[in-house]
Amino acid sequence: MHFNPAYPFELPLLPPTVALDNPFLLRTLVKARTELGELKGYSAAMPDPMLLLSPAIVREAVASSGIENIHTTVESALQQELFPEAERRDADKEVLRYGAAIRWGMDQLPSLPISSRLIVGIQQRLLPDLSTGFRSTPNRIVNSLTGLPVFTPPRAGEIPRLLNNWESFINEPPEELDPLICCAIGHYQFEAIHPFGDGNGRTGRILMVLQLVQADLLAQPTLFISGYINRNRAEYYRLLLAVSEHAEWLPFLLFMITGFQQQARETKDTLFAVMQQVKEFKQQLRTRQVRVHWKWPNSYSRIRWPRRCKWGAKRGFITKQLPATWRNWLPRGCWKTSR
Ligand SMILES: Nc1ncnc2c1ncn2[C@@H]1O[C@H](COP(=O)(O)OP(=O)(O)OP(=O)(O)O)[C@@H](O)[C@H]1O
Repeated sequence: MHFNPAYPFELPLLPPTVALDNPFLLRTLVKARTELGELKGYSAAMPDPMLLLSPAIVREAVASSGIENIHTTVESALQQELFPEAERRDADKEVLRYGAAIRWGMDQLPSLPISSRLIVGIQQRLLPDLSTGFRSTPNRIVNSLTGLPVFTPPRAGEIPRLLNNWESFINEPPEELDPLICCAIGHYQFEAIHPFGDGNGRTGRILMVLQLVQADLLAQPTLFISGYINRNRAEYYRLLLAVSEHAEWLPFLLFMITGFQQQARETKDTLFAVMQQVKEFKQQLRTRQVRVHWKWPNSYSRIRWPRRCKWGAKRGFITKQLPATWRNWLPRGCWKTSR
């Protein structure tokens, strides 16, 4: 099959033929499974597994949206979460939609397997103003510098057949394939099908994390995979293309599985650091004076306030104790000094 970047790609159906006995791939796979196992165990050992979900998802959302040139910071997105959607900055709106889409997908998983309905639902939540379901027109990935086509996804008429095949592969994978390999193969295939006019990258990254939850490799959708893709974007694009052009699966699989491993470790370290901070913060709240905006605990980390916590005289603020150093750490506008 001859690859031409300007013509709709004749995408082969799954599963692909991949040599799985590569020792380097097997070693990377073992490392990734170990890190993910530790992350899952660590999340399960947390007193409230939802406690850290909010910041972890916002962080993933900021990185994923950064790939699409939507730039904001974790701090800004968290602050903007306090405002109604209509009043949010555009970049923060996009990021918070990413968070909402991943949470929505997670809520659906017990009753809805990874399927066309789930994909469309996620994309609708990412792009509520643009979403019209699967594309009915051609799409093209172009080089942003030269304007030349890099890859032309399959014809729109092929999408239902290709997605049916993709769905069967994801939900009934061949027994000999490790779930992480399935997840990486599924990600390539989804991006190559490119079923939407826009938002294919973001939807695909959410699907990867949900797939790891569905395969029971993650307890919560906390893997920060967009951070890795963002850091290695050029390599990621090059390897996606190499699969289409030359069926070069091995480098792509190694790249993705290394990403799962690195990000599992990073997420675990971050969760640990945040848990430490929460512990110290709670301790400080018990002993010092400051008034914290009442919405802060919910949006930032879902901290449960100690029972003895007293509401301040002014409605909407909690009068409790907070050291000056914490003010640098908190988003601006989320705290007030006590009188
Ligand atoms: N050669 C390629 N073959 C298949 N998929 C590709 C190729 N190059 C890039 N992609 C995928 O296309 C995505 C971009 O598609 P699209 O613009 O629809 O998504 P997005 O969510 O709007 O953007 P982004 O992924 O940049 O945030 C990339 O993230 C990548 O996953």
